[in-house]
Amino acid sequence: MAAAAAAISPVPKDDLERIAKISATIRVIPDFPKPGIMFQDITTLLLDPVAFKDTIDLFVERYKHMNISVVAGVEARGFIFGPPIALAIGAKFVPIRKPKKLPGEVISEEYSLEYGTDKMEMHVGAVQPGDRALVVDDLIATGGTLCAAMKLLERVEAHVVECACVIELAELKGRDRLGEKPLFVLVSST
Ligand SMILES: O=P(O)(O)OC[C@H]1O[C@H](OP(=O)(O)OP(=O)(O)O)[C@H](O)[C@@H]1O
Ligand SMILES: Nc1ncnc2[nH]cnc12
Repeated sequence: MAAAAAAISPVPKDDLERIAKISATIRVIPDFPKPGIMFQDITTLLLDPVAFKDTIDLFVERYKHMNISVVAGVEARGFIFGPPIALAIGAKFVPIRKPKKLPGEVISEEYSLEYGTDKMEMHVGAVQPGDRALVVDDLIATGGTLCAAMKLLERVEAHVVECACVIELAELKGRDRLGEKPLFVLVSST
């Protein structure tokens, strides 16, 4: 059950049409990876080149004039959406990865998930003090992942401008966990 995300200002009709088509391409798999989880599968979105391009375009249209200097993508699915956005807006891309994947010196943050706990790492030196950051992932559930990514960026004195996800699981209230930090999503799902 997915719906176009509500916004404070009216969403242009063309955007709503694109968002509806994007939403329709996302497959929901019950009980994956554990009983009770309704898994939002974006791999079916990727099979539709128009929906995939519209997804990237909607983010690019929002961020191209926000003076973003770094797009930070969260492993693994933030690596799908982050790099094309970074290229289109002229920002560097920085991967935020699961432990022991990055070869250089790292800083790390632990976080809790809808189904488990994990840790994320970022290369020291990839982000500079004063960088204006956009954090990109496919989905926000409890918000733990985005909070940990923001903490990593703020520890190196970057300014996190916004977090951007394709999907929000609104019932889990991850948005509240982000506090004052803005979150932009295309599709809100219950
Ligand atoms: O808002 P949260 O409760 O923190 O959950 C959201 C995170 O969960 C999923 O990743 P997952 O940890 O399953 O890793 P994967 O992308 O490597 O499969 C998703 O892609 C987000 O990164
Ligand atoms: N329900 C869900 N679907 C896809 N990815 C997720 N990450 C956390 N919860 C998820």
